[in-house]
Amino acid sequence: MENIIFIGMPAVGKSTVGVVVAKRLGYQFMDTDLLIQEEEGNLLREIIEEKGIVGFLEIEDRVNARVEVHNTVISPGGSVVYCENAMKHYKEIGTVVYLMASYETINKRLKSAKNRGVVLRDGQTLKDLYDERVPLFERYADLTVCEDGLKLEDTIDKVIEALQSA
Ligand SMILES: Nc1ncnc2c1ncn2[C@@H]1O[C@H](COP(=O)(O)OP(=O)(O)OP(=O)(O)O)[C@@H](O)[C@H]1O
Ligand SMILES: O=C(O)C1=C[C@@H](O)[C@@H](O)[C@H](O)C1
Ligand SMILES: [Mg+2]
Repeated sequence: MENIIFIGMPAVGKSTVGVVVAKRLGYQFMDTDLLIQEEEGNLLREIIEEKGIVGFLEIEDRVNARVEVHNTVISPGGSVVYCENAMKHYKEIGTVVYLMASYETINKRLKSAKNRGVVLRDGQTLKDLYDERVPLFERYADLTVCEDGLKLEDTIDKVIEALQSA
């Protein structure tokens, strides 16, 4: 396995699960949200406030499409599936894992979507966002792991099993 790239809704656990999966496999870990913040010198929600959604997605696409790593678990932000160049690149450099959870699970976890810096257009509800993104996650996924009803540790085990039997 060259690299493992997690996609999925915000708060599904791409970063939390990703770092532990990396540790268990002896891989490096990269959270590209942190790369974006470092390059821009601002928090994600500040970038979205200042540059708007289109501006943020341009930055997200550029930063993710430039990632050159080996044996690394990569956890991008949930909105990376809107970034065509980035997703084309990720399909070339690794296995894309869709970490899936029901709308109800995501809704419970995302207490304040705006503070977290979610790419939510004016008037768009979290349910609208969920329904818009699911087909994109399904289009790009090499593997799908459903975490509904699982504890964090069980989700991590399930991801590793899915990767090993792929
Ligand atoms: N079964 C589970 N699997 C994954 N995360 C869980 C689970 N149960 C609870 N959590 C919690 O859900 C949160 C997931 O947040 P995390 O920042 O990892 O999401 P993310 O997918 O990286 O989001 P973003 O797209 O905003 O980067 C954490 O607080 C984690 O502890
Ligand atoms: O799912 C989203 O819309 C986002 C999630 C964050 O991780 C960031 O990537 C960004 O703030 C957008
Ligand atoms: Mg994350």
